[in-house]
Amino acid sequence: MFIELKNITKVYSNTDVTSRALHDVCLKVNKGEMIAIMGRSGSGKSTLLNIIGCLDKATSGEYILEGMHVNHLNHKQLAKIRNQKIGFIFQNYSLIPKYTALENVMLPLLYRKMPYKECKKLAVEALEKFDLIDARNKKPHQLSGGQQQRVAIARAIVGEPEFILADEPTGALDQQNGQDVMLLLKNLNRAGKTIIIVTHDETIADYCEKRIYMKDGTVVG
Ligand SMILES: Nc1ncnc2c1ncn2[C@@H]1O[C@H](COP(=O)(O)OP(=O)(O)OP(=O)(O)O)[C@@H](O)[C@H]1O
Repeated sequence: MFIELKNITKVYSNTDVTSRALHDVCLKVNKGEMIAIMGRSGSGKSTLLNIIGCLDKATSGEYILEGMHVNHLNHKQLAKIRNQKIGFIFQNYSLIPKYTALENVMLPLLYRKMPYKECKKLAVEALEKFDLIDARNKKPHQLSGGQQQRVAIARAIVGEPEFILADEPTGALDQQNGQDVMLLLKNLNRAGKTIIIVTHDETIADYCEKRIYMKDGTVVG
């Protein structure tokens, strides 16, 4: 098993309110799968994705990633997993505004302390793959939404992660650009990448072979 969640519960405790975002969630993901996590607003999709992505920790339950017990890892170890094993794609692209497309794509590699020249070579190759080479020296605000999301995908895959997590990756795009992004993700999946996508859109989920429905913090189907 590649990813296994056992009875994951997540409680957010603020000063005055406590809210249970996930309750006893169990999930298994095999290598090479492409999965959609679906459900209404507030059902816990992003919370679940954040836990799978090692961006947040569960309050209780077990998360096992390739045999590793993630709950027992410290911040430094989690950061290493995020950098080396996971590619993230967000609805709002999350590119760094002051950096060019090329610099944005180089970042995960620079963070690994890879030599600059090597980072640049790999980033250029990733941009070429997504037809973005002419955009390499532009900053995010000089690019269309579709181009920005393709830069974000290039950044997500440049370090050859083992899986990709996408939170509403087409949420800010028009239909055509949304389809283009989904085809890119589908092709990455066909090439062997495991992909987990949060979406409330059935047409996006149609690209996935498996769907998980969430309601009030639990998996209902
Ligand atoms: N940081 C937080 N502090 C307190 N409560 C939170 C926090 N983040 C999420 N929640 C609560 O947890 C529940 C699940 O939220 P989550 O964002 O995971 O849902 P979602 O299904 O991703 O929703 P959406 O589709 O609107 O993004 C909601 O009730 C939300 O209000």
